[in-house]
Amino acid sequence: MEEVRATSAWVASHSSHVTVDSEGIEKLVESVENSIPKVEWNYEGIHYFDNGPLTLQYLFVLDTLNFCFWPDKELNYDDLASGLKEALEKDQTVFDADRLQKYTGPELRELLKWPRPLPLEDERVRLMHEVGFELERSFGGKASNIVESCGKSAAKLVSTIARHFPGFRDHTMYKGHQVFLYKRAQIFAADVWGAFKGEGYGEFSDVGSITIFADYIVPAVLQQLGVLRYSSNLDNIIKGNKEIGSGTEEEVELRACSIYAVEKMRDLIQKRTGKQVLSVELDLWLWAYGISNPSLQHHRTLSIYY
Ligand SMILES: Nc1nc2c(c(CN[C@H]3C=C[C@H](O)[C@@H]3O)cn2[C@@H]2O[C@H](COP(=O)(O)O)[C@@H](O)[C@H]2O)c(=O)[nH]1
Repeated sequence: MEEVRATSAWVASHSSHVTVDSEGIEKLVESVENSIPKVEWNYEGIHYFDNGPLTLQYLFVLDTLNFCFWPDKELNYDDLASGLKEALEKDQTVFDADRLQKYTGPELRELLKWPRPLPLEDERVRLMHEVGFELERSFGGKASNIVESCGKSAAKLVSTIARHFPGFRDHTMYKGHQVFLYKRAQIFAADVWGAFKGEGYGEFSDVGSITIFADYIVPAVLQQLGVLRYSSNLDNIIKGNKEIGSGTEEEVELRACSIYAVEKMRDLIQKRTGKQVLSVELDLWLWAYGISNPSLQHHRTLSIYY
């Protein structure tokens, strides 16, 4: 994940529309350093868990589809997580690699019990096929084999997923530089770590190498907390709910500056308190805070990455 960290820092230092406010970081860290809110993974109780390999199959399918909920005002991440959970509880073969390769849009909707077409439904179905095909071709059909092949390294897990599954290659060009964000690949590693509580399949010697997951909730939270500042033009676009194109400077800056800012927070917490805090833990706190504030306005980009 060094490339995520390094390229996000590069964006932050060349940024035109988003500023990381060091004073804002200091104030926020000062207010939370002695009691960083601890949020339990699956605090919502919406995820499937059976302590075995089927949980990994579930999490991998979940993070294959873990993007772009906002175009449907009523659809949330929770609907995806709990819909897939219920489907798996009813039929343990729903995420078998051969079945993943055959789903149609209407079948996916039926699986999730969603009454209308999903946002970016064709892409969701295409990605399920891609995942089913590559799982079968290289991993005996099982997501657990991906995890087992990574020798307890989260960084290796992320790079293995990015190498094998094109849909997880969350990267872009920014001012002539390639920038890596790897949101869904990293969140899969974090979900495995969280679900298994850092043990068994979830034991990673380098969980600290994971950065936050640059989605559309965390940037909005960081802006609200005074850590990010937007240009007035960008502020108007977000407040006006106007779409921001995928790969535009604005979009890349929102995501990369969020990663960079949380890394800075983490460094400062360590410097001031001597305590090591993980970016995954900061992410879960910030994300849960954002989700509990539905009035928070976030940027709107049609993307398969987040
Ligand atoms: N940074 C970050 N982004 C996250 C998550 C999660 C869920 N993680 C689960 C794992 C354990 C916990 O118990 C969580 O339930 C989803 N998202 C993103 O949010 C957006 C959905 O928003 P809305 O449209 O309002 O549902 C969408 O981009 C989605 O990809 C996270 O943890 N961190």
